[in-house]
Amino acid sequence: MQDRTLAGKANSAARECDALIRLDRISKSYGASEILKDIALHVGKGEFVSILGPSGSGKSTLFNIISGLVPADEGTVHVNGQIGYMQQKDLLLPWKTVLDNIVLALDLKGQDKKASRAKAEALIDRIGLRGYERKYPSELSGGMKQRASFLRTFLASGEIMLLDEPFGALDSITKSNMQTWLLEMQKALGITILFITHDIEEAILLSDRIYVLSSRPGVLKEELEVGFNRENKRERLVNPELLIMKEAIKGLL
Ligand SMILES: Nc1ncnc2c1ncn2[C@@H]1O[C@H](COP(=O)(O)OP(=O)(O)OP(=O)(O)O)[C@@H](O)[C@H]1O
Repeated sequence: MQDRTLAGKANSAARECDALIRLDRISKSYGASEILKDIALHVGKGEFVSILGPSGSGKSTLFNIISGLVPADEGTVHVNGQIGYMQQKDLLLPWKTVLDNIVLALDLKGQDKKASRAKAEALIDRIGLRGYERKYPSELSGGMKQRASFLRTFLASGEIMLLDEPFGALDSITKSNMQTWLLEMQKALGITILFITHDIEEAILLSDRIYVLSSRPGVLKEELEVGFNRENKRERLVNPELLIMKEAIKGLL
């Protein structure tokens, strides 16, 4: 565990040079409550990086800081590219069709409506929503809503996606299918993902690297390089070294 962590740090330091997101010494308090303290992290182009921490450890606050919604009290945020932020709730408007929801951000930016719809249509098959374009969010399953929300975020942003517990509300079978789907999407669309979860197994299954955040205040306790075949979830699930990593992370939280 220790060896892999150190090796991981060496590799990740090499990648830090071409990071798309880099945070340095970020701290944030709300009143007397210290929420985040001295957070430093980076995400390289094409990486899948997870922030794993218990409820209330400041994960969403960190995303709000990265996306510029909330200012940090101290520290610096460097983002090299366009960020899309998909929050925990799907935030689809119930009175708009799936397609209109997907292109909403582009419409709000004043982009050509026909071109925006053509862009969305071109990716509808890939996200598995063909046949549902004219339906309303209430007619979709939880997983479908998340896929529509994902495409909306992707079209509005492009290369860097912040995903805040996107599968937290899904049942375990749908969640597992969505995890496989997300890895396929990342590969197909060539995106960089920073992902929030409090599910240790999910972080191990999906990530190239994991930052473990403790609470009160949120400080980074460990950076772990997962370093196993990420394409093969089944292999990851039974890999004894990953089971050891899972236990070690439990000890950190
Ligand atoms: N605008 C705010 N004003 C005051 N306190 C806030 C504000 N936003 C967040 N907090 C507090 O900061 C702490 C961290 O919240 P945050 O939502 O970032 O945690 P989290 O790790 O994402 O939690 P969860 O996993 O439950 O979503 C919580 O105690 C929360 O009450």
